[in-house]
Amino acid sequence: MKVSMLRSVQSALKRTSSSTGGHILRRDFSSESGPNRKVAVLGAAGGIGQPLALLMKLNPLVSHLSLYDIAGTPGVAADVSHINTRSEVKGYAGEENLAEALDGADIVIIPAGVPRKPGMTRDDLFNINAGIVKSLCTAIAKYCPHALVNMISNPVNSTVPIAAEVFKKAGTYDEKRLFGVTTLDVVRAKTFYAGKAKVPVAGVNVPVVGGHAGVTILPLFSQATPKANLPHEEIIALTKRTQDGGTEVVEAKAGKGSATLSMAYAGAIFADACLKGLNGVPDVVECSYVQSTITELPFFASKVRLGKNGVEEVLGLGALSDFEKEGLEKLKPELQSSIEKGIKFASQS
Ligand SMILES: NC(=O)c1ccc[n+]([C@@H]2O[C@H](COP(=O)([O-])OP(=O)(O)OC[C@H]3O[C@@H](n4cnc5c(N)ncnc54)[C@H](O)[C@@H]3O)[C@@H](O)[C@H]2O)c1
Ligand SMILES: O=C(O)C[C@H](O)C(=O)O
Repeated sequence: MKVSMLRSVQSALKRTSSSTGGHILRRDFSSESGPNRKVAVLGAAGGIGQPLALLMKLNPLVSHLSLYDIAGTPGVAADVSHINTRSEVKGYAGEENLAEALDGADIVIIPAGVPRKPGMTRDDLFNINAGIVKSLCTAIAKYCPHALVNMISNPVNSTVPIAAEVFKKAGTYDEKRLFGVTTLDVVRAKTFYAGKAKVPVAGVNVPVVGGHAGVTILPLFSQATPKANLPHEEIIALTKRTQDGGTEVVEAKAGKGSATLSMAYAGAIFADACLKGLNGVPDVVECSYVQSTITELPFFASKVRLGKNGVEEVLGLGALSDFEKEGLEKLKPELQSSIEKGIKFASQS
């Protein structure tokens, strides 16, 4: 990629603010300051993994980029390693190389596993992905127990509780270091809201809470900024579109997988926020599915303040509209049962 092209990607990314108003990749691509940070991507040869590897290679906060998959990673690593940015890239293929891939990682991003086809729910992926996540988390507990884990593999509502149980069994669990990546829901809510409200998307913020599947995805448009006073029917439609955003992509791809490019973008935003938190940047806030006490559910997505040890503070829900209060009560049984399913799987297998 030419420098001029890199600069135009950079300025496009600069225009997109996170919920904190910070910017992904807002630094100069050639900047090499900051502490060494190793980021490992597990599932790096996949539909999400490849563009995510590219975006992490563009992030100057990363000094070492470790790309792991069961196959195909040497090619992906050779490809992105030619990009003239800070990080040194290594590709690892096959389980025998997983230890080295993880060794010393500060952040492990997991998009490993199968995606949906039309007609499937995320929970239909459980049987395959639960085992993949369990074995990868067993290795994380062994080789980089202090890493921040960014879980992308679906069903996130269950894979995060699985990871927690694996880490508990290994004696390495730290609830501050485990995150379900729900950033794509926020990215979608911002995009859809900006379209309806007819405001520039770069200045939009919308918290999304709950979980990451269907009705468990609860965008809080009553807290969206800038305020737009949209009619209630439009809020209902926006909520439904955000909840069905993944399905919209699955259907459009017609059997060729689910969201990959927008997910890579969302994953890169969330990893960037984690890196900034680790590096001591103040007031970094993103929504994420984490261990939580803000409702009666043990895991819940809400705004989270990130810091040097991962989660610094799980922020409350704030004032909800009656429609959102109703949505919150509706999502609880499904989210509770997905959490229990994950815990049961991890404790029995
Ligand atoms: N959290 C979210 O918002 C979100 C968004 C989109 C997709 N997803 C999920 O992300 C996952 C990946 O989606 P994708 O489109 O990239 O799928 P994909 O099939 O294109 O890629 C998955 C990759 O995982 C690899 N893999 C499988 N088992 C592995 C293992 N044991 N160790 C390492 N790598 C392994 C595969 O070889 C493949 O390269 C799916 O479960 C999907 O549902 C989540
Ligand atoms: O919908 C899916 O299966 C993938 C992902 O969870 C998404 O929200 O796009």
